[in-house]
Amino acid sequence: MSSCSCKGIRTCITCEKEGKIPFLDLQQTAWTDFSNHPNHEGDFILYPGIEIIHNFVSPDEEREITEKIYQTPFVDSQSGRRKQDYGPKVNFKRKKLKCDVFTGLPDFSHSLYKRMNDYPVLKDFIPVEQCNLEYTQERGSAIDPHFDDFWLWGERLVTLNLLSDSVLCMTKDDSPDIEIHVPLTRRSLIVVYGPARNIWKHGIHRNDITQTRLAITFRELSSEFQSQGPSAKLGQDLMDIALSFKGVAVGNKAV
Ligand SMILES: O=C(O)CCC(=O)C(=O)O
Ligand SMILES: [Fe+2]
Repeated sequence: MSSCSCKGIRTCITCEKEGKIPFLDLQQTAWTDFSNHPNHEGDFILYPGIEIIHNFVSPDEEREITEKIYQTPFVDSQSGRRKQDYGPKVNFKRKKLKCDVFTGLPDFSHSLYKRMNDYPVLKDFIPVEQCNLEYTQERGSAIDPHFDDFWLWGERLVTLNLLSDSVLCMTKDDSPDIEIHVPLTRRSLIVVYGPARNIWKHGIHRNDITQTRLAITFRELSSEFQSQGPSAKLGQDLMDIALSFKGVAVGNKAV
C-alpha cells in the first residue's frame, strides 16, 4: 500500500520511490521536441480564450494570503499535489451535488472576488468553488492534461498563481504535435475560457514546477445552474453560501 494518494496511472515521487512506474513520461519527449518545433520560431496560431492579469496581488498580499492558506491543513491529492477545497461535494459521474458540507469561500477571498469584478472579462463572475493546490518539486507535483467538468462548472476558470512561476500546457488530442505554453507568472491571475477551456485540455508538467507553487482556482456555475437553467434554485443556494466568505475547507470541519 503506497503512502501517497495517487490512484491508477497517477504517480508522484513518493510512489515512484516505492516502485510505481510513471505512465505519462511521453510528456517529457513532447516538451523537448517542442523547443525545436518550426512553429515555435516562425508561424503562430490564433489562440483565443486566455487572459492574464499580471500583478493581480501585491507581494504583501501574496504573503498574507499564503500565511492564511498555511493555517489550514492540506489534504493529499493525486500526482504529488496537496489541496484545500471550498465548495459543494460533487459526484461528477452521477451528476450529484451535496451542499451540506459547504460553508462558503474563505474570508481572505472576499477582496480578491471584488477585485476580479473590476476587470471586463470577470465583470459578472461569481465563484462558487475555490480549490487551493500546492505543487512542490520534491513531490514531483504535476497535473495531467484534462478538461474541467462541463456539467457543473461554467465558462471561466480563474487561477491566482502564488509563490513561483510555472507554465500551463494546453494540448488537443487530435493535434499531438502542438503544445501551447501559457506563462503562469507569480502573482498573476489567469482566466481560461472559450476554446482554451472547451477545446484544449490543460495540464502542468512536473518539470515546470521548480519551486513551491500555490494555485488558487475559482470556478463559476454552468448555465444549468444559472438563472434560467433547470437547477437555478440549487445554483442560487450555492452562490449564497459561497459569497458568505465564512468558509472552512471541506474535509477540515473538525479541525
Ligand atoms: O494548478 C493550476 O493552475 C491548474 C489546476 C487545474 O487545472 C485544476 O485544478 O483543474
Ligand atoms: Fe483544470
